[in-house]
Amino acid sequence: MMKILITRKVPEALLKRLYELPNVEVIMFDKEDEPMPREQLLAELKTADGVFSNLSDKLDREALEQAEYLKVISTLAVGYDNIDLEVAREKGIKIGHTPYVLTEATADLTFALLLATARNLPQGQQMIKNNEWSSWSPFGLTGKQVYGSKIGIIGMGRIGLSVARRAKGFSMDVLYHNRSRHEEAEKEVGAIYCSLDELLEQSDFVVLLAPGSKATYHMIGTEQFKKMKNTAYLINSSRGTNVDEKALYDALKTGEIKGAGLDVFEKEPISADHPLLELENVLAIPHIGSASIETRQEMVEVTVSNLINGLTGKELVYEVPNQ
Ligand SMILES: NC(=O)C1=CN([C@@H]2O[C@H](COP(=O)(O)OP(=O)(O)OC[C@H]3O[C@@H](n4cnc5c(N)ncnc54)[C@H](OP(=O)(O)O)[C@@H]3O)[C@@H](O)[C@H]2O)C=CC1
Ligand SMILES: O=CC(=O)O
Repeated sequence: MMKILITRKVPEALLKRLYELPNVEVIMFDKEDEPMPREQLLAELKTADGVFSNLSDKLDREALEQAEYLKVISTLAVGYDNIDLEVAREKGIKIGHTPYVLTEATADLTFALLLATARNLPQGQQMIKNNEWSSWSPFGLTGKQVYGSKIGIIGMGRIGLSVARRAKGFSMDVLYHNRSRHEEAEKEVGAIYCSLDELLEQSDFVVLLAPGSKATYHMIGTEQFKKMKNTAYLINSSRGTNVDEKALYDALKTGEIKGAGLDVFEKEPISADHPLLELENVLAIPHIGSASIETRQEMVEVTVSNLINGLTGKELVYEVPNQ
């Protein structure tokens, strides 16, 4: 008998292929809106052969070392910074993730965040709800014009390129920074490769789409905010840990940068009394980059396939690259 652990409630209709596997016991956590408590996760992992995981499970050394039978971790996400890859490799545990299927939904959300931040949409809604809209005003709630401006994408990968395509539709100049050149982006949307400093100095919108990792931890901090234009915006839909939030707060408070649109935070969920949320020039949303119904369904499909393939000794549909 094999045991599959699903650490968050997912509609059973989408899991049919798992329930139909012979000699398999499926244990699913019964809550959709909260993570499986750590103690329970550790206890269940001890006897699990496969885990259908998600971003809020910390699959660190402590969790994985005692997972004696674990053959595959299949995570409902493209990012895998919550998983200790080194231990997984040591123990021969395969890791599956969900790239491609979430690219367009996340690019849509990133661009929506950019537009809403630049054009003060939350402030407009609040004004109406507070009954404070007295009349049309020549310069009331004016924001930065997106059309024709300059976007700088840090992390020109799958989602980065999809954001760049949207930016082209708005006649934006596209700069980007990666560790390596992305020739397809250069050819297709005329993206210009820059050093990080050049990108920060020139962009009207700095958009973060690099993965969370040791290399990207706090890659945007005090020094980087100083390099940005005072009129520029930071849009982060990658990982909260890529930005030093204390430095971001100071940069927003002192006018070093104009505003920020954030889908991700150093600690999630961000607490309602976090200083960043007191600032007028911050638009914060709760990590919903890939949250369209269609995309989440496809992500579950891929997560199930990765899990089944891992348990039956086949190649995963999308295996996390060897880092
Ligand atoms: N908000 C949300 O809900 C979602 C967030 N995400 C986040 O978006 C990230 C990107 O996803 P996706 O586009 O599919 O991933 P990709 O791997 O396709 O793209 C990531 C890009 O980041 C670049 N990169 C990696 N490390 C660095 C570094 N140290 N400095 C600069 N650039 C770097 C890579 O280029 P190179 O290797 O050349 O440096 C690569 O082009 C995910 O890892 C995840 O964290 C994804 C989906 C939803
Ligand atoms: O943040 C979401 C992901 O898929 O990674």
